[in-house]
Amino acid sequence: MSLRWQPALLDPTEGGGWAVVHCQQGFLCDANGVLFPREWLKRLELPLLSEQGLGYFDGDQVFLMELAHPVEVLGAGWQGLRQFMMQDDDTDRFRMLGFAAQIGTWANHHRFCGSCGNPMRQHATERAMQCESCGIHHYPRISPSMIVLVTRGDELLLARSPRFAPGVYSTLAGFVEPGESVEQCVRREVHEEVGVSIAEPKYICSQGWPFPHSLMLGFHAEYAAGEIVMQPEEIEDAGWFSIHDLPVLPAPKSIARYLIDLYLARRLGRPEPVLPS
Ligand SMILES: NC(=O)C1=CN([C@@H]2O[C@H](COP(=O)(O)OP(=O)(O)OC[C@H]3O[C@@H](n4cnc5c(N)ncnc54)[C@H](O)[C@@H]3O)[C@@H](O)[C@H]2O)C=CC1
Ligand SMILES: [Mg+2]
Ligand SMILES: [Zn+2]
Repeated sequence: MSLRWQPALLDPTEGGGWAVVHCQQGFLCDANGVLFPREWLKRLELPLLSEQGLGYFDGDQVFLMELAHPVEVLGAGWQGLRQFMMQDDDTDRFRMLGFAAQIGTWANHHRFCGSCGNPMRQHATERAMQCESCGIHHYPRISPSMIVLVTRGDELLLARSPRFAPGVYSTLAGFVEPGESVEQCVRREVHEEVGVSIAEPKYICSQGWPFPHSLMLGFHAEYAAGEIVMQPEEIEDAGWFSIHDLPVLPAPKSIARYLIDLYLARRLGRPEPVLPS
């Protein structure tokens, strides 16, 4: 595994280094990319909400400037995280930006204590926000989510959410609820979204997914019983697709696509794909 990007806790009160600039709309970028000299950025008087030390890219210190709203910077523009994922062959840069987006959103959402309402500040030795008054800690939010490919021999159960790009069908996904195991979540979500029951789900692998803060836990599961009944709102269309006649599939770097490609490879005796890390 490449080590170009290494997360680390850096002290944002120290000067120097590079910075990425993030707000809800994405990252600031120009012809040189997303890393800007930090001291130069400081002279722009940006609407700063939070400054965080992120880690090292190619051995250089990288900080994050989280802004309240996008601003115009001469020669630069704003680009969303998904676009970086689509266009980046540089997976290290995408990993850095995914991390930065999650830290920036978390820092933005934890400026004040949810318990007593007083300001929060960065903890000196941990990646945490701490309340100045009651001392409560908040760590970056990660939401465990399951994703599962349900199969029946040469058929795949794929579905469309109204949020998907036109024509795309994918595996089923959903957030783990408090108190349930991931396996229970797989059974519950499959039943809620398409109404079928499955045999014991088999864990395959995981993927950090910064849209907005999911940890995807990927499974394969064989169909057991039931007819497809779609969940209104969540599922726009669902069906069984032959492995020889598939619809438009999700983006190649997603675990959804990996779970499909892996099943096809095993079924058709082809070399197994590799999930980008
Ligand atoms: N990497 C990949 O290949 C894929 C990743 N995903 C991700 O999986 C996650 C879950 O998939 P969905 O089908 O959207 O989830 P879902 O089936 O649980 O339903 C989404 C709904 O859950 C609610 N929700 C939002 N955030 C939540 C949270 N943190 N905890 C509990 N409920 C929440 C909202 O009402 C939202 O509309 C999403 O983050 C999505 O981006 C989904 C498909 C492919
Ligand atoms: Mg879902
Ligand atoms: Zn407090």
